[in-house]
Amino acid sequence: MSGATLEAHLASYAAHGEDIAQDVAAIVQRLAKAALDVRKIVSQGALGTALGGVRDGGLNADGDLQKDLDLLSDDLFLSCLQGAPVACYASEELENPVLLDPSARLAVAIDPLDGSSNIDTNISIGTIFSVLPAAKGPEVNPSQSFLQPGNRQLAAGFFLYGAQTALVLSLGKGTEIFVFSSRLGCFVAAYKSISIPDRTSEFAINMSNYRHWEEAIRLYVDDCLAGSDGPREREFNMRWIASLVAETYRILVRGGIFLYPSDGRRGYHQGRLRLVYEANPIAFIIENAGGSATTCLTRILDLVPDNLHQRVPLAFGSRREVARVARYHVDPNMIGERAPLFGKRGLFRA
Ligand SMILES: O=P(O)(O)OC[C@H]1O[C@](O)(COP(=O)(O)O)[C@@H](O)[C@@H]1O
Ligand SMILES: [Mg+2]
Ligand SMILES: [Mg+2]
Repeated sequence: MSGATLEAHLASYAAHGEDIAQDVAAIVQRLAKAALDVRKIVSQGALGTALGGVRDGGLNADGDLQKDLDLLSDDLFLSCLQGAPVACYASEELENPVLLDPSARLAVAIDPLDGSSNIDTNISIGTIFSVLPAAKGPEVNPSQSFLQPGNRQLAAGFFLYGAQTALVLSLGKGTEIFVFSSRLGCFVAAYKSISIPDRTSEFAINMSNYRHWEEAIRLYVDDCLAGSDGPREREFNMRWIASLVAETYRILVRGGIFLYPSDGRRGYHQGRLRLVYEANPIAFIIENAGGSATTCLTRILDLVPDNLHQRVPLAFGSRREVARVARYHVDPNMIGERAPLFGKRGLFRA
C-alpha cells in the first residue's frame, strides 16, 4: 500500500467499514492535524519560547514530572477533538476523563507526549492514542469507557516526532506506517506492509534496573548476554532509547523485543507503563503487525483495567521471543536448558 496518502487510506476504510468507521476516520484525521502543530513546537526545542519544553511543571496523576510540552500537547489534542464524534477524552496528564459529546459513540485515550524525559536531549518522542467504543447507558460515567479490555479498541496509533515525522496506525486489520511528506504536505504510506519477524536477536530493556528485576527476567537477559557461548547459541544486540514510541517504531521496522517488566523499586511493582494509553494501543499495533504483547506472562489486550492510570509490566515484539520470556516464568526446564556456566548464578552474579 506504499504511496497512498493517509486521507485516501481513511476514506477507503470509512467507505468499506461499518458506519462507525466514518467517526474513527474523522478522529484520526483531526489527531493528525494536531500532531503537526505539536511537531512544530517540538522541533523548536529550547528555542520554543516559554513553551519550549525546557521548564518543568508539576506532577501528573501518576506522580511523573510534567513538562510544559506534556501539558501543551494535551491541550492541543483535547481542543482538536472539540466538535468531533468523541464522547469522552482521557489523558496521561488529566486525573479524570473529560466529557465531550455525550451522544457520540467513541472514546479517545491519549499519552500526549511519550518519552517526554527525552525532550531536552533532542531524542524522538511521540503521541500515543487509543480509540474505543464509548460506554453507554443511563448511569454511565466517562471513566467506564476506558475500563474496557484493549481487545475492544477500534483503532490505535502513535505519532513519532523524530528525524522523520511518522504516524503508525492500526484500524484493526494490519498496521501501516505513514511518513509526513513536506513536499506533499500530508502523511504518505511508507511501507508495503508491516510484519514483525517471528525471530529476533535484538532486545530493549533498561539494564540499570537489573538488580531490581525478578529472577525470570534476569535469567532471560543473562541468556541473551551470553550470546553464542550461552544457551541461545547466537549473538544478541541491545538498544534502549527510553522512548516507547521510538522503540516500537524500530521493532515494527526490523523486529526485536521490548521489555519494561515489574521490578522491586517503590512504585514499579507493576512496571512503569500505563495500560490504557500506552500498553493497550501499542499491543493493538503490534498484534496487528503479527507480533505479540504480554505482561511478560499473559496477553495485554485481555486485561480489564481497574483504573485509568493503572500501570502494567510490558513485553512486546517478535512472537517467539515474547513467548520465550513467558516460559522463563513458568517452565522449570528453561533453567535446565542452560549450559552449567549459565545455571542459576547468571553471568552478572557469578
Ligand atoms: O526512564 P525509564 O525508566 O527507562 O523509562 C522509559 C520509559 O518511560 C516512558 O518515557 C514513559 O512515558 P512518558 O514519557 O509518557 O511518561 C516511555 O516512553 C519509556 O519507554
Ligand atoms: Mg508515555
Ligand atoms: Mg507522556
